Amino acid sequence: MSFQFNFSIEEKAENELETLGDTALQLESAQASLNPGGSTKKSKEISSEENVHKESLCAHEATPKTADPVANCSPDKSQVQVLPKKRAGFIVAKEHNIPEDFSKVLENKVMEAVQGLYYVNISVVEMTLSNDSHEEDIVSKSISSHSDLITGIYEGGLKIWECTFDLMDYLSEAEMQFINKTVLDLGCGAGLLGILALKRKAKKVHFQDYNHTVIDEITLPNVVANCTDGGGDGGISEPPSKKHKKANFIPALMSKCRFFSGEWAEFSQLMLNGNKPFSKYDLILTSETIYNPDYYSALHDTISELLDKNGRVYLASKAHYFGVGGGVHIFEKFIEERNVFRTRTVKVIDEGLTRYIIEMAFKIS
Ligand SMILES: C[S@@+](CC[C@H](N)C(=O)[O-])C[C@H]1O[C@@H](n2cnc3c(N)ncnc32)[C@H](O)[C@@H]1O
Repeated sequence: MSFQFNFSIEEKAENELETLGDTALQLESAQASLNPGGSTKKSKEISSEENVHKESLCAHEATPKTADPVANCSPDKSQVQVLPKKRAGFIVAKEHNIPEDFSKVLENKVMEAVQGLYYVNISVVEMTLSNDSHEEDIVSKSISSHSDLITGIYEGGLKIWECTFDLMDYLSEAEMQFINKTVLDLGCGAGLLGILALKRKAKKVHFQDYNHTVIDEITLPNVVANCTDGGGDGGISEPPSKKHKKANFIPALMSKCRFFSGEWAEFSQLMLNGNKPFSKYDLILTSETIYNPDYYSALHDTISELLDKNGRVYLASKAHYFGVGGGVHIFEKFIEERNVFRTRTVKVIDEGLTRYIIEMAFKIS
């Protein structure tokens, strides 16, 4: 099922949209490669930091579950990229205001549906944003570098990555209780995990992504599209339309949400030292966020600062991220060395490249 809002861009776009199938994820191939630094002027500008080394990344974005991860991961010379050893840390955290007129958020968006949830069609966002000289400009940078991750600049949130669906499945199978819980969708991208929590009656849901473009163009529209009347857990709800903008929306659901962009350490500082009261999270849901070991320290500290002492983290990840070097085992080793959290594997998805769901809790709890 797909539907669109005030969509009036080029004919080409319309033609392409006609090819989109019902309720199927129509995102591009599951390949992702890191920023190709070195050889072009543009990429040299991006890879302003040293320690450049050659590697490739294989991380799957949202694909139908039948996609063969091994095939998608097969070594391909064109995927060999120069990876800048650049740390995230340049993006200051900020809270995004929720617009009063929700329909504006959905303007020019085309929605698809998967597993009972709506999400914006990324190809259309790319078409509408790629020619804009947008402040962050991650869409055109991502397109021009053929890359779903540009370290320190764009961290992949425009796409839905496949472990999101693993974690959604796990939360359903485990009958995870969200009622009265405060939930953080950390590194949210499309925000489907947070939306699931919201629809299952979480008390509050916060969404965090590195890039503010992702929050404005992807996360917020997705949350709005899923927050209509009857938008409980009873399957997919009627999508909002412009004429319904004030009457049919449930601002109550939106008022449970807050949206943040910025780097993790900055984000936790904003939450802890900001001027709004903050209660620690009962649940932190996070998918495909441990691909880069350079970020582990910030990720670990953010979780330890923001998680309630009895809280739980559910983290979904591939066993290994080729090229970037992160993955479940190296992350667990890091966690063990820090000696703050205990981890437990709660689900293994053994399809080609193995994927895991890990539960984390404070050792002292
Ligand atoms: C590969 S994307 C995954 C998006 C989404 N969770 C999914 O599964 O579709 C990784 C996400 O982690 C977040 N992220 C990665 N490194 C980060 C950092 N150092 N600081 C803040 N956010 C970061 C980005 O927001 C990005 O959306």
